Amino acid sequence: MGYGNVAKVLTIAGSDSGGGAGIQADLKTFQELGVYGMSAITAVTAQNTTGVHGVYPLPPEAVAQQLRAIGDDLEPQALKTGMLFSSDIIETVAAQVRAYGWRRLVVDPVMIAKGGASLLREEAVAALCRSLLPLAEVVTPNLPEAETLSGLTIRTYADRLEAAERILAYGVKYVVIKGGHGEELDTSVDVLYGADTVVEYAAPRVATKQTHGTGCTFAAAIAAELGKGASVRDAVSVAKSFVQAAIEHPLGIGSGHGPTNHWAYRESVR
Ligand SMILES: Nc1ncnc2c1ncn2[C@@H]1O[C@H](COP(=O)(O)OP(=O)(O)O)[C@@H](O)[C@H]1O
Ligand SMILES: Cc1ncc(COP(=O)(O)OP(=O)(O)O)c(N)n1
Repeated sequence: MGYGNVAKVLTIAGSDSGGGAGIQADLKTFQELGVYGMSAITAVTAQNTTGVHGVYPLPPEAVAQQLRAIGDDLEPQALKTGMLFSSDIIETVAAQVRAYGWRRLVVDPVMIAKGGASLLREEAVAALCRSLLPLAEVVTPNLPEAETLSGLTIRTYADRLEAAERILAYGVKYVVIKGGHGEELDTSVDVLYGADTVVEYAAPRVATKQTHGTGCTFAAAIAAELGKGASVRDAVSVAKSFVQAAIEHPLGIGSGHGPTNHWAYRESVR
């Protein structure tokens, strides 16, 4: 069997030396969901399950050159962004996405790692909203990120809807507000909003601290499914099942917030 028609999917994100989040989580997810993974690295982090110990952004030109190398030879059917760090890197990425006409972009608006380290400068939020969200098909904020993007405090379900409407106004087609941070609930509910769409994806909340990289994994799974031609609704459904399996069957490695298990979904659908 040949693989000439395999979907090619690109991640533009930071490197996590510990392997649980960032580029490493994205490429593992792509492989598990049967797409060919490519990467453009925006920053190198020295990171493990105990936290982020160093952040080294790449020069914007290094990001641009990686994207041109991919764009000139390996057209992606879908792509996702993760840690982008600065407005310069965001503007560089947006310019290349426009230049190559890349569609099916998932923006994971990564801001702060679970341990509290900043992965996006405050000055970069405006560039994210102004330059990248209008190019995106889906944006996947967690609750604090949705608050930052919308300028609202989110307490109720109605607040989530209002925040989603404000985020959609930047020009993105769909927003998924993830519920992982709603720790008082016994389900973790992610809600997909579009112009005429509200869809809830609920799963039992797992009592674990091994959730490092859940957001990256979720967004990467959406991008993989979009790359194969899925609708946004179906892509989010697969991503929810993928991340749930990954959280329910942790690897048990590291002494802090351990990584999820990227093999678990494939093993569960066998
Ligand atoms: N303890 C948990 N149990 C079940 N699902 C979870 C848990 N924590 C996060 N998730 C899911 O993982 C994905 C990422 O969520 P979230 O933690 O909100 O994002 P981030 O990692 O960007 O902070 C979402 O699908 C969310 O519902
Ligand atoms: C390099 C890098 N990128 C993104 C993140 C954040 O990942 P996320 O999936 O939101 O997981 P936590 O950091 O919340 O565990 C990261 N840590 N590193």
